[in-house]
Amino acid sequence: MKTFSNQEREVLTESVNSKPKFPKKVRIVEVGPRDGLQNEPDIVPTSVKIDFINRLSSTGFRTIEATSFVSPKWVPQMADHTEVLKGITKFPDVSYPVLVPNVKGLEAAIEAGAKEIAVFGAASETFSKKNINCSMEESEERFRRVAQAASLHGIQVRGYVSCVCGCPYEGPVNPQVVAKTAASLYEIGCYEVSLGDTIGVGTPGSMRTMLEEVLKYVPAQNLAVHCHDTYGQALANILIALELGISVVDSSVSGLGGCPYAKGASGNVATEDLVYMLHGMGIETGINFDKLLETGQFICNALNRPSGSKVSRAISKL
Ligand SMILES: CC(C)(COP(=O)([O-])OP(=O)([O-])OC[C@H]1O[C@@H](n2cnc3c(N)ncnc32)[C@H](O)[C@@H]1OP(=O)([O-])[O-])[C@@H](O)C(=O)NCCC(=O)NCCSC(=O)C[C@@](C)(O)CC(=O)[O-]
Repeated sequence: MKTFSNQEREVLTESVNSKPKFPKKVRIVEVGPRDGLQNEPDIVPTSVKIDFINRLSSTGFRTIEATSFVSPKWVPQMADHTEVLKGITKFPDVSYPVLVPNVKGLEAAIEAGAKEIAVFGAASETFSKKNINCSMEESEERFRRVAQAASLHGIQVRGYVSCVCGCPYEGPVNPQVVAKTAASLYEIGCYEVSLGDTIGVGTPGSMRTMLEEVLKYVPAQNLAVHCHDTYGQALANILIALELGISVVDSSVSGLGGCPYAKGASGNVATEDLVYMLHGMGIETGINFDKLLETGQFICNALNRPSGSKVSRAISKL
């Protein structure tokens, strides 16, 4: 197979960089240990999760979503949250946010040493009910209480909006509802709101329309995108977000994952594919690409499955 020489790559990079629309740096939020593993049918040993996160920490990520403090009855795979968070080696320049659905989850996360949490709402009533067993309005109130309590402990709060391009139960989602949900999370104190295309149905067209609506209420520097790649649109949609000034992107090593309450949703965009695209465009990520590939291989071996990253598969055949 033909690979590009450095000189050829530079030519490609130059032509892309001549358009000044893209950010020079992107921060990648690695969600593999949480979003990637939460849907695994067999319980992944805690020691594997810890090893996975430690390897990710040494690849250059600044944010690694480590686990969820949710009900073990709802998501058994995350039941070892405390052991995972206490067991990992905390790199001083890396943040390890954990998902928290309510004050009970917050208390357990604080007890386990969390310094950053993420609350997670949705732009769809049915999804909200199925995922966190409350209405969108109730979740707003719940998250406000969580954010207030978190700030008293000096804990940073990130927010998610699910179903920003479509809902597995309700179909198309109104961008104004997405904007209102994102604005509410921003207003209660989320320093960053991650917009989740939970079932990966968005296209560059619907992504742009939705983002332009959200940007009326939340500044680009406080937004992230979280694109599942179910329909193969994730990288194209991410490019739209970058063009609109968003410079934080969630992804999952080897494209692991899915949401237990979004049947058929495949994993997030593979981090390897995202980094390949960004580096190819001359955009800095701080990620060591070789270590990233090794870490992807490590977790795929542990789960006994092929990588969901096209880039990783292509390189392994060279
Ligand atoms: C929110 C709840 C807990 C409500 O669940 P509930 O049943 O309504 O909760 P409850 O308050 O009525 O309590 C029921 C039981 O759960 C316990 N409980 C209550 N809270 C907790 C907690 N924090 N941790 C541990 N246990 C908890 C509580 O103590 C009680 O225990 P019991 O008395 O029966 O023994 C439940 O619905 C839940 O855990 N949901 C989580 C679902 C989840 O994790 N989904 C996947 C993540 S979201 C996602 O993947 C999307 C995202 C973020 O990636 C973005 C995207 O792609 O769109």
